[in-house]
Amino acid sequence: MTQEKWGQLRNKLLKAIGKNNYTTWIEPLEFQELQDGVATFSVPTNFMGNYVSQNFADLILYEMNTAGESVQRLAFRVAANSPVRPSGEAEPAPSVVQDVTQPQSLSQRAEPANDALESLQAAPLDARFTFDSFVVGKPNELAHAAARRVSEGGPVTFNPLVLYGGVGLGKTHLMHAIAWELKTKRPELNVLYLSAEQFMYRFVQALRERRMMDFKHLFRSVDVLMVDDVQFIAGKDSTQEEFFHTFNALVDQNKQIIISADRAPGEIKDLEDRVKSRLQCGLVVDLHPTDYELRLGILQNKVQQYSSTYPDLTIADGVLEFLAHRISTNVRVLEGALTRLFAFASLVGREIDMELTQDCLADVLRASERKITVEEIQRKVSDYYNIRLSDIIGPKRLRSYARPRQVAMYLCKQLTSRSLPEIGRRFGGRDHTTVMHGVRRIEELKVTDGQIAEDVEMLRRSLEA
Ligand SMILES: Nc1ncnc2c1ncn2[C@@H]1O[C@H](COP(=O)(O)OP(=O)(O)OP(=O)(O)O)[C@@H](O)[C@H]1O
Repeated sequence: MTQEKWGQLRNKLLKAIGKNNYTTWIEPLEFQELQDGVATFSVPTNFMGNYVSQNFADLILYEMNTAGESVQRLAFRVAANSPVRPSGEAEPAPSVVQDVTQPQSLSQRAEPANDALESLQAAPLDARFTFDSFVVGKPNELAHAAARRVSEGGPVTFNPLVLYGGVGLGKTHLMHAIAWELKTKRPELNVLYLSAEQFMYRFVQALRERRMMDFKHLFRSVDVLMVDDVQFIAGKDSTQEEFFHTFNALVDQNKQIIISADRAPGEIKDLEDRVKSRLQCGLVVDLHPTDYELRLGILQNKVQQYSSTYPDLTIADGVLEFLAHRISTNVRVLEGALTRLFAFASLVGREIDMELTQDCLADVLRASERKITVEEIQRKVSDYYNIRLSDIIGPKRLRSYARPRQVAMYLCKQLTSRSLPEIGRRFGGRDHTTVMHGVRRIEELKVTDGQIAEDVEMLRRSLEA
């Protein structure tokens, strides 16, 4: 990175954090070098390095990476070259806490409070997880609206905000988005984002190093505390207890708390009742599983982001719809599939069409095949034709039952891996030849009878949705 580029970045930082903060904290930084993903700055004092590291590192990293520089972390050196622990690096594995690049001798250590402050540096925020890149749809609109509200940093109206939902539905994304927004709009607030696992790890570390006072003081001095994946502390008694006290202390001070979990607080096994009830005191919103429209929106959004990296690649009509239809597990899998498609297509220099998609994603598509059951088909078909389930399975030969029964048999053959005898058994113990006859009849009718073709298609779609 050149000095000139740093100059441009500084202007962006000025806009983001306001003149006062800028003059006090950013202007005195002198950019020295960018090497192996570490951007080094010289700072007048240790304290200043610590402060910038604690409060602005994420923003600086974000701006640098957005400007095309590949920077993983920042390092600050005072003029005499005594290092300050850099920040922004990926959270170390639970067994490692010290900065791995700049070990400090005892004599170089900052005074205890500052030292503890550094070790409280939370996980870096993911620059991609902003509100701009979050696609809103029916399943997540409430969670999104609540997150937006909290991100304004106004008076605390619901405390805590609990976001819960299954794997890969955007909880972490929304939490980071809140943190980014707060950092930009309310840079004076001390926002701390960390996973429940990190909370536990820091707690254990404080116990080990006999620095519980520091720990308590620091956790109680944040303005906004965000704890991701809180279910992790279930069953860990002393961590839960400390979490409970931290929680109470912050709520008493009217400080905002934001929590995520993989299920509703009341359903987290081995989470103490008093913690559960605290979590339930605020606003609890869930992220529902994605629907087709949301998945398609997310894919379209991603394609747009990719278009600058892969300007020559094109996607044939229907591919995104196909993916949104077929990969309904979670957004992470959906994104991974698209990333793989783009990488593969750019390697072979071809358009992303259906054939390439099927080839490249055969395993993902197989794995995400939803298992449709015979019972489900029977239920859907009886609802569709407005007859009773027992009429589909039972012995009556009336045409008004026999035709839906054949449709159901046909769908069972198409959409499940059941054999003809197995299907027959589930249709009131019928013979496999009866099933075969039914399947063939519907195959013929699909060609000659538009109504039947439409019925089958509608049913297939609703079963696969
Ligand atoms: N509505 C959305 N718009 C755009 N991207 C999304 C959306 N929902 C999820 N994603 C993306 O899906 C991926 C997984 O999301 P995230 O990590 O937030 O999930 P999570 O709910 O925290 O899951 P986990 O329980 O596994 O931690 C991320 O890359 C995220 O950006």
